[in-house]
Amino acid sequence: MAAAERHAVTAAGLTKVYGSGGAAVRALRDIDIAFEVGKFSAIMGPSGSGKSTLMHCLAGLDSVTSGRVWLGSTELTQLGDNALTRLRRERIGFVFQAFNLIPTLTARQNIELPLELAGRRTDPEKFDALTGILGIADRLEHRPAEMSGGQQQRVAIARALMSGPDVVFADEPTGNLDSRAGAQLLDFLRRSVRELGQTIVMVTHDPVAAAYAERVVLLADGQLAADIAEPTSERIRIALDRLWDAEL
Ligand SMILES: Nc1ncnc2c1ncn2[C@@H]1O[C@H](COP(=O)(O)OP(=O)(O)OP(=O)(O)O)[C@@H](O)[C@H]1O
Repeated sequence: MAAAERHAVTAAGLTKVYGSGGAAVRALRDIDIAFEVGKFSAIMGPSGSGKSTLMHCLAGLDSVTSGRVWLGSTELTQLGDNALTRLRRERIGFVFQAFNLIPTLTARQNIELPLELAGRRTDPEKFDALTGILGIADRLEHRPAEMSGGQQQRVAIARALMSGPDVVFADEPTGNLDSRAGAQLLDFLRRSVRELGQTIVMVTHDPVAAAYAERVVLLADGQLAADIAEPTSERIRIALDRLWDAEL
């Protein structure tokens, strides 16, 4: 499979095996998948189906056992450690369940850190627009401990989006939030796709969260089990139920 530019992330024959011999776990089995530019996609599946492993392999955070992964037209699986670190820093944004903010830095400093590490300057207009949309403009001089969980997560999102990465990978981004803060955050992710053309790939357990995406892929036992266009929480629940029935 050739990596087309309209795809932000592409994997071909992606296989990941942890351990060896009798203890080997095949976490991903020969996965072919591509995520389109400017689209909000979600990855779902039962616990242990390989969601996090897939995200980590696509983001160059984990090595693959076999197969190939591209970010745009750059093949990740060909890169050495230093080039991979640089690519992650410059072209990928991350939002994790644990917000991973640096406690000694203010919100502003946390948001600016990735750009600073990449030797780039912050675009003040973009900074103001992002922090305004996210409702954290009046929290910028606070440290993480002085903010609510929802505010910390919005700082983490601003940090991930500030550099205009080719793709944002979000792993259970609403996992630590109440339903109202979670809904606000998902709404913002959706707006950043529609209004800024951001590409987002999100791992989630929650059908309601996944329904904010424009596409949901389901994993089961390390393989693609379903691909849902225009997902609703109802459609996702039905597909998940089918998966459970097939596994029983
Ligand atoms: N570092 C590791 N060493 C050995 N096995 C691992 C490792 N990481 C994951 N696995 C195994 O690989 C499989 C897929 O795990 P993964 O964490 O990707 O699933 P998941 O769908 O994200 O699960 P969850 O929803 O519970 O987070 C599981 O069987 C898991 O036990």
